[in-house]
Amino acid sequence: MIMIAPSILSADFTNLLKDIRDVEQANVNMLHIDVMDGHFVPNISIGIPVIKSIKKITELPLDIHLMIIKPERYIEDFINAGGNYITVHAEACLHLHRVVESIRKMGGKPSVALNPATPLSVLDYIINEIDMVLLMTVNPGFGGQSFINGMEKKIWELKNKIQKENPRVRLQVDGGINMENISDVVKAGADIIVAGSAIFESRNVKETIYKLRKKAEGI
Ligand SMILES: O=C(CO)[C@H](O)[C@H](O)COP(=O)(O)O
Ligand SMILES: [Fe+2]
Repeated sequence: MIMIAPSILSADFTNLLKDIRDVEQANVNMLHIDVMDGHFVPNISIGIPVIKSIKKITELPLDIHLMIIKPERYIEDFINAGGNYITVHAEACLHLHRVVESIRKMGGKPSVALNPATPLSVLDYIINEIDMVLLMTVNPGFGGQSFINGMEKKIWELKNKIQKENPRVRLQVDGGINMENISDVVKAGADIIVAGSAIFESRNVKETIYKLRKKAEGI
């Protein structure tokens, strides 16, 4: 089954409750929350207080994408705030294995993100310890960017690696996914689709999610 994870980065922050109710009614599988520190990426987004508030109003699993340097400083806080999947960037961790281990110990589902130019080999000695890989298909930092050409090949290569080395790992893709390319990324092997602008900037959020799911499932 293909999972859909709306990225609230493109939601209306003055009307977040409404946007969350809309995506819940469209049966999405998790909420993707982008945390940016202005150092790892050239943008600042939202943090722990907002996640705590979201946790109080939804049962959806919270998928926390940490685009922050040295995420080990805040793992406990993000788990206590209600994070379920905790994704750290391989490029942002000096001791990736230790960070993943601490996410697991604290009760989170550890996940590792890779920037578009980062080779899949960084996963070689960590793939057995994680629940998900987040493959960036844009350079992280902003919503609404275009999917980078050639990333389908990387998705396909990652899918093969996962099947060989740890088939329990989920493959999440994030960045520039829309109605036009969702079936290609699913064909290449993606299991979890993050979409921000394609969902929240559309005229009808619920209808867009239904259509994305139909395309993803080839119906
Ligand atoms: O991590 C991200 C940006 O760094 C976002 O999750 C991603 O860009 C989603 O937005 P869109 O679907 O509009 O590209
Ligand atoms: Fe993200």
